[in-house]
Amino acid sequence: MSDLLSDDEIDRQLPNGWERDGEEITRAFEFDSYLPGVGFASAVGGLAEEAWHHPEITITWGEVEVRLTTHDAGGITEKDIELAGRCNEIYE
Ligand SMILES: C[C@H](O)[C@H](O)[C@H]1CNC2=NC(N)=NC(=O)C2=N1
Repeated sequence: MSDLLSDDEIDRQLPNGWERDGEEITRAFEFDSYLPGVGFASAVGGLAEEAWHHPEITITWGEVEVRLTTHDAGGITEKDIELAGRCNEIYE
């Protein structure tokens, strides 16, 4: 099981654009319309399956919110940080 990160480790390791929200990290990815967001969410789903680590994804018009926590550990771990970084890679 992954170890929980300390507050300092989380603050230092948060990827660009991500914020801490309690025991989760989150980022709202912006798009020009709805379907690009749907495509992005699908790609995040593929990353999640590859990592076997699954975010909460909320799709609205022009925005996809991704929220990550490690349920098995009850908080934020390296798995969350790593997947957040990979989400950034496919967005930028
Ligand atoms: C049973 C299955 O292996 C677990 O639920 C995996 C799958 N995906 C997961 N996703 C997330 N975000 N946290 C987990 O602890 C987790 N564990």
